[in-house]
Amino acid sequence: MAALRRLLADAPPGHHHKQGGAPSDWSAGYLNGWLSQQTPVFGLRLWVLIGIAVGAAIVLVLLLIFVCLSRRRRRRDEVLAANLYPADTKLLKQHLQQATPTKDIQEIVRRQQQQQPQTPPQPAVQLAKAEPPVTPPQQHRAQAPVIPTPPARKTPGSGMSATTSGGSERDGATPRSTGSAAGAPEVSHLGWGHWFTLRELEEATDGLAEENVIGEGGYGIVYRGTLHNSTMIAVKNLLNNRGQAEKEFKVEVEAIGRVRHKNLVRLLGYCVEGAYRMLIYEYVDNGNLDQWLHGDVGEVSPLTWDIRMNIMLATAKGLAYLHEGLEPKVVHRDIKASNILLDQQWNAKVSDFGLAKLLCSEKSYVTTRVMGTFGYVAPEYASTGMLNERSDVYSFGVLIMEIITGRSPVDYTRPAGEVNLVEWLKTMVAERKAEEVVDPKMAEKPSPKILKRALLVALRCVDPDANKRPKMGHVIHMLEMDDLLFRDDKKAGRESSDRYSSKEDGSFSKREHHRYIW
Ligand SMILES: Nc1ncnc2c1ncn2[C@@H]1O[C@H](COP(=O)(O)OP(=O)(O)OP(=O)(O)O)[C@@H](O)[C@H]1O
Repeated sequence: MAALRRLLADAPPGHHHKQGGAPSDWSAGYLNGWLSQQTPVFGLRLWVLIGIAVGAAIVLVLLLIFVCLSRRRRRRDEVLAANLYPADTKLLKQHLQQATPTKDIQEIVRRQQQQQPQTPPQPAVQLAKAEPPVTPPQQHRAQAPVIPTPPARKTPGSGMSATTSGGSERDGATPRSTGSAAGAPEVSHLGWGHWFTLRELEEATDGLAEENVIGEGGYGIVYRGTLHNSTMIAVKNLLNNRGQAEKEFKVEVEAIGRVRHKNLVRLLGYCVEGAYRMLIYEYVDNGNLDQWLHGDVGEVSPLTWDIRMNIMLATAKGLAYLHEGLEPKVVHRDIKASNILLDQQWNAKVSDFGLAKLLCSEKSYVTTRVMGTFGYVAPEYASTGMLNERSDVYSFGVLIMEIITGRSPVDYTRPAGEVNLVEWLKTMVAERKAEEVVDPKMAEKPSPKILKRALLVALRCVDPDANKRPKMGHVIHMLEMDDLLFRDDKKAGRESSDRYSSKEDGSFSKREHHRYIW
């Protein structure tokens, strides 16, 4: 700047008042000469210096704008989190304040944004009992995965197979072999299930074709497929496997694969090839509970009380098995309606168990899965991240409420006092309006007594004090009693006449109010 000032001072005084001739030519020539003169700054010409100064000023202004914008965005995210779920705020804040916010955290916020009224969940499918409601939910579709050319052959000892086409499910009893005679396919086996090759799965799903997409969740895209032996399968192509080591992946998958229960979706096998990590499940052919509760089913839901009770019981049994029938026990972490799959006979099976552990083995890895799903997460888990099977019981309580009412756990399209299902239901029960909470799409309502008992189970499950929540075994017992009552009622033919009689009005005793509502 000092050099500039000196140059300006050096300008000849007469140039402002040049008379006669062509003054503009003269000034242009003069300006040219003046700008072209050398400065003491590295011998640069004056116009170069001015250019650099202007450029630097522009960069500075842009930088300031960028800083302002990112501050505003961070602030907005925090406000959003606070509005959506106060209990999650602390956790979210920590994440948002990390120096390099990860994609997962952006995903959490994106998901929570999706819960807002501006983007109400679309009915996933047109439902008809005969036809599986399997159209992929459009709002969840992300980029289709790029299918890399399968590696021609695996390196010996890498544990990967490179079979020729047409391989079918293999017997899982034999130990894995990694070597093979020339020309023969390498075959790998595990004790519990099957190792599928990428080629097998591509054939089963027509090359992971778009029309075979059943749906998409936080873990990846799910495809319907048919094996050579006509077995229907569901193939979950895991996204973000985070470069999880092959061995670690297998150990975890094996653990999940050994779990067998009629109310848990069976894991048939997996595929590990190159960057691919896929899980192959039994195909459950009638969509998921979320679709049947919140999809477009018309005026009357096909889900009768009987069916709903069975779904509650089946889910409870699947969960009880994970919690109480296995050593070490498995905490599902993401019990919700879309993880309850249904078959044509309305048998319910819990899916996605164990996946949280499988995909979140790095401690620092925070996903929607660790967070659970908005609306279903137990308060203590949301606020401290501490997790045990009681958090599943809480989510199960929310699920029962959803099944009884047909309402989503969080629904921003509803009036203020009804947005949060748990809070609304507590209020309704406290105001002795329990019978008004039943899903209006249920043609035949349960009797007040039966309804009251089911609600009691739900309320006990969502007890803010985790230690007071019942164990799943106990929940089964309570639900079975309820189911028995319902069947007795039906037999006696009383259910239609005295459904909402004054004596059995679904109200709670004072003690129950105190215990479960407040
Ligand atoms: N074994 C299966 N048989 C039939 N359909 C399945 C099977 N597994 C998953 N699906 C369907 O695929 C869809 C996506 O499932 P996925 O479990 O990946 O996601 P989600 O449960 O919808 O969401 P999230 O990622 O939060 O768990 C669901 O709509 C589910 O109905």
